Amino acid sequence: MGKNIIIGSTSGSIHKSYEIGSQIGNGKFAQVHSGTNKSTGKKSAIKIMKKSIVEESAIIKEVEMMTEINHQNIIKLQEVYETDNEVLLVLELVTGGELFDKIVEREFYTEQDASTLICTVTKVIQYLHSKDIVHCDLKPENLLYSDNSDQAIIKLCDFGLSQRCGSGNPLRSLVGTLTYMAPEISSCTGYGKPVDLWSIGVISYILLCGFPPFDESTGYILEFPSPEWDNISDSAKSLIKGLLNNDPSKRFTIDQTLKHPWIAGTSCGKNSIVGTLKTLREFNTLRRTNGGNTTMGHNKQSRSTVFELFPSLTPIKSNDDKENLIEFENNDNIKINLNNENNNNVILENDNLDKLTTTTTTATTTSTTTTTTTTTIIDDSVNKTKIQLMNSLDFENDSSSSETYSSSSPIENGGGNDKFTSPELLSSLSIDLGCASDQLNDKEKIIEQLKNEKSLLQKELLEIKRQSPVPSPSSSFLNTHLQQQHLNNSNGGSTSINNGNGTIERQFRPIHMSKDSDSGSYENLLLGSSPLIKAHNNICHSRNSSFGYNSSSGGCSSSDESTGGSFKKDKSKYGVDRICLDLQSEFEKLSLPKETIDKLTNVLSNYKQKNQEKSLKIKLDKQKEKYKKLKAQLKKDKLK
Ligand SMILES: Nc1ncnc2c1ncn2[C@@H]1O[C@H](COP(=O)(O)OP(=O)(O)OP(=O)(O)O)[C@@H](O)[C@H]1O
Repeated sequence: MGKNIIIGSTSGSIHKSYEIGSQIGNGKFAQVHSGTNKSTGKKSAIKIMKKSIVEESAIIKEVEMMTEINHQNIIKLQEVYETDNEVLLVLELVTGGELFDKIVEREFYTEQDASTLICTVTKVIQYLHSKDIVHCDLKPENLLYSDNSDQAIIKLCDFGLSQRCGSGNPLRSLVGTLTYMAPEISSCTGYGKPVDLWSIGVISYILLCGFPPFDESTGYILEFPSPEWDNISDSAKSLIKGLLNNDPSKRFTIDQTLKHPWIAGTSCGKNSIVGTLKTLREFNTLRRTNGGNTTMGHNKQSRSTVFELFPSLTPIKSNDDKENLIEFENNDNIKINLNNENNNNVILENDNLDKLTTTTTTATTTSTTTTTTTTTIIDDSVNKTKIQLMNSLDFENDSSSSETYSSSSPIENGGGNDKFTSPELLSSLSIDLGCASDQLNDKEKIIEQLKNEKSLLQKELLEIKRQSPVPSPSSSFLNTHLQQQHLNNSNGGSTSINNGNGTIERQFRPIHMSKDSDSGSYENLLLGSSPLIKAHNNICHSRNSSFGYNSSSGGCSSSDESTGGSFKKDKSKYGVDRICLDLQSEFEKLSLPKETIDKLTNVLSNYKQKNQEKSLKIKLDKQKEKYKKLKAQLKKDKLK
């Protein structure tokens, strides 16, 4: 057996000491079985983690933190076993089941019950924060009841994604579970203890109405829809508003939360809220049937897509084929890789940032689409970023927009894949970044072709400009739209994060993505929310009914028709602009040097210009066609 990764762990098979029983839990990173100590007969839970799946550093971190923790409301770590392939944590066994499972069994339920629970959870988090540990994955699945008695207490488990926040540096790993994940995690601008308070806010919200606060129709806009919230006290709402504040520096702190009258139990509504139980049951069933929520964390897979991070970018399929990558590198150490097989992947790599890789796989069943995303920060201290973007060249080619094509251009309207082939972007990238690579033979040919095509187009362009002047593409177009996005975005502007140990500047660039049920592609709604709630999340509420879940589309349906309608118009009008706008805003989030941003902006505007030129060519072709017809008509008339 090789060297143990966990200091003090027992080497070799656990079977000598423990009888392993049935599986009692299953997470994204581990399986949990019951176990009985052969010599003492004591029962435990055995959490089995495969070294091939979970990052070693993450396992070490989890064990270290659990060893340090001693709290009655937190599952205790008893022993660690290790083999070449696995690490097995022997944990205190709890048998009362998960929080929501237990609650939905109740016949009577009041705000007071929810308040007592939230108070306990907040105190546990207070304890962890006092040790500079951020749990980062606070959710009902990780809140287990000790046993089935009336005196059962709640216990927090799963420190697999927990992180230390004592260094003064903001945390950056994209970890957590989407429904409960604070916006600052998904915006990748750095976060800290406030993320746990956000999760407490989400859990409180669900406990009071039975469904989660945010979905793709709401973005991160908090609402208390009728009728579910009609009987809930103002005090509860004020707590939730404080916890679900998008701005972490303004979000309630642990102390503020514990002092809040609703938590203190002095202002809770006393009425029964059994109606909530019914909704909660539905939510709970959906949660289970959909395989829970997407958890992101320390998975070992190295290549992936981050469409959550880059909402305009559509995942077609997970692609582990590195051979098809064409790689570019410029002086700023930015690498842009375009996958030329599917034309759907762009990898951005920059030496100035943390290394980040993610994995997305999309599995489509007849009724639902489930997206699993795993993100790994290989090492926070390694100053490298590797971000694989799904490029946005794959916008849907639905009938609504193709109608508009006829009046302008398929390219401008975000037409099908073949219109947005990577070579076009490739050429503009290579031209602008002065890229070089061993694998460029094919690419050079394409560029050569494109250059020829470009000069032809330029000639045609001049001709058509003479015939009917068309406004030339404005270099400030992107900025104009960016500004417009900021104006439209109620959360826009910059603010600061207080991570408990220092303050860092952040920019809110919330972008909202939804799953288009017709085309099966993701749309960036620019509605003012984070990218991250979307795509994966088949559980949501609408404003009219308790659930807006649409099982046939595998997504959430918004009751607000006007939103979708107006977006459709925007989409057809600003296809390419929107793509560029989104990419631009994602680039900016990466905190790259200004010159690099400028270069990327340049790349984008070239890309846009190219599309506009193509669109002009199409117009020209149409005019020629018209002219031909007129000429033919004229000839006919003359003959008559
Ligand atoms: N000590 C325990 N006693 C009983 N059941 C447990 C215990 N620990 C975990 N479980 C069950 O196993 C499930 C998975 O465990 P855990 O959350 O630790 O795994 P994970 O892979 O890290 O999960 P996730 O996907 O949420 O990150 C829990 O949701 C719970 O139902």
